[in-house]
Amino acid sequence: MKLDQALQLLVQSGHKPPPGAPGSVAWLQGLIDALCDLSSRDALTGLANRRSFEAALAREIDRVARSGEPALLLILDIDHFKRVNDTYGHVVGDQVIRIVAEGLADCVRPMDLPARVGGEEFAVILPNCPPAFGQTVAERIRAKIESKIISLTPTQHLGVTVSVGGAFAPQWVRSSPSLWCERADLQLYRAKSEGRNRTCLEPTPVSLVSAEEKGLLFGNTLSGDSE
Ligand SMILES: Nc1nc2c(ncn2[C@@H]2O[C@H](COP(=O)(O)OP(=O)(O)OP(=O)(O)O)[C@@H](O)[C@H]2O)c(=O)[nH]1
Repeated sequence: MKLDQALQLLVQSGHKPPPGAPGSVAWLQGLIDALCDLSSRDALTGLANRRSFEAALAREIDRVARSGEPALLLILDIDHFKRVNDTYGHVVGDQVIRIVAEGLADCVRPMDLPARVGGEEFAVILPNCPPAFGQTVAERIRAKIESKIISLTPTQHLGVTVSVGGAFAPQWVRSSPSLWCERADLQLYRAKSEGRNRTCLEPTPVSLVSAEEKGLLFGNTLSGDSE
């Protein structure tokens, strides 16, 4: 990509041009930083996109395995979102996605990473989140989004809800991003099937270790282990 095209891309996406004289080291560094920021964010909501979420998830798993600190992954999905699109159209659907993203970002600490990971699906990585606090934070997010009123016209208002699933990373154990996501997804599925607009977290902070995680921890020697 040519420099002037990169600059145009930044300005079109709402970034300020880099500081310093065009072509200077400071200007080029500013351009690179801004392009990196752009490539890590979801264009509709400004949250982290799937790529940066996956990178952060892998880093967090390493950190938990080294430090033993608890970390929670929440996955959120807007309830009956297809109905919103079908009833009000995609422009309103996009507006709803943006409002849910704002609600989510408002509820988490600066160290947490909220991301848009799919069309109407979001995730949050919460490092150093004590198990006793998990349900509270998930419930706070759910209630915040439920409380939002989206004004379509001065007389027409819309509310949406989310279902939330959550799982803690297994402490002191090397897991994988996909296994962690699967656990949180399973809980999201439970929240949907139990009626939506609710939060379901794995009942205990995971001390159970799956066969696949044992493989990651001990290598292939235990892969045939039936324990
Ligand atoms: N407006 C808009 N719609 C999207 C976007 N991405 C995905 N969708 C729509 O999101 C809807 C998701 O619908 P489903 O997966 O059936 O789920 P749902 O209607 O939310 O139902 P439950 O999840 O079971 O509560 C589909 O209609 C997609 O077209 C987007 O970026 N913008």
